[in-house]
Amino acid sequence: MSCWALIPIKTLSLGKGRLAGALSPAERQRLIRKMLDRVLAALTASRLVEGIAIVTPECRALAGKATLLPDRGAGLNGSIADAAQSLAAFGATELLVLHGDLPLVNRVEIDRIITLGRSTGLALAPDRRRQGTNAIYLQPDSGFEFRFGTHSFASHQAEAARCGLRPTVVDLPGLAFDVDEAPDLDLLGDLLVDLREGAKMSPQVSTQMRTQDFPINSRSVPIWQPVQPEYSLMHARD
Ligand SMILES: Nc1nc2c(ncn2[C@@H]2O[C@H](COP(=O)(O)OP(=O)(O)OP(=O)(O)O)[C@@H](O)[C@H]2O)c(=O)[nH]1
Ligand SMILES: O=C(O)[C@H](O)COP(=O)(O)O
Repeated sequence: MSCWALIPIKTLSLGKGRLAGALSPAERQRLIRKMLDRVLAALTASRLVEGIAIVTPECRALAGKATLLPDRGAGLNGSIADAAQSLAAFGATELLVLHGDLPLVNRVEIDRIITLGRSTGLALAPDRRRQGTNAIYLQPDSGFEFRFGTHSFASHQAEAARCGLRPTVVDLPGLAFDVDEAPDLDLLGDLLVDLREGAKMSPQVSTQMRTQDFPINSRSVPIWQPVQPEYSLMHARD
């Protein structure tokens, strides 16, 4: 078994456009980089991830962060599919495709989705509204095609059925918490202080982040309801 993680990142200046009303262009780019660094740290700490790749048109700006695969302009799904093919040719027998905007994800969750994915051949981690898909574990020879975009969680479930796969649905707080819109920033609480330019994290948050091991016991994590408006950082740390 050789599991590679794959993260798609689009042109940085175009990223997080939905946050344009809340953050300046410089803040948005800093946010993207900071969140990506957190995802990379979790993947690096994983015991099951063998390699980490980023498919992106920003090979120069992201140099040194991971194995960089050039985005040839095929769009989100096309770029991921191209990169998945390259990684399979390179020897990857398993892939964990995940987004770079999951600032609370940690090693325990990464290892958990891989382990669960291995049991059925496919695992889907929806966002906390169960509309989008934040991470997919798959085996590249399964024929599964990526359907990221609007309501992709439903689309990926349909795609799984087409391939004769019964996916494990993984509801874990860090995997479910992506940052797309201004209210998501409010939920970041103290962490946002670090993500915004020129500020420091509070020592409490900083310590927790450094450990990369939030006290989340995968056996006791809550099974989330379709919508969790009361979601909070504190909830994620329970
Ligand atoms: N390599 C690559 N990554 C992409 C592409 N489109 C989107 N992404 C990445 O996929 C993830 C989800 O994409 P989006 O929701 O379109 O972008 P976003 O930056 O998260 O947010 P918005 O700009 O507000 O839509 C982000 O991490 C993007 O950087 C693409 O064409 N190529
Ligand atoms: O399929 C999805 O969930 C989206 O393409 C992911 O992007 P978003 O969570 O940044 O909207």
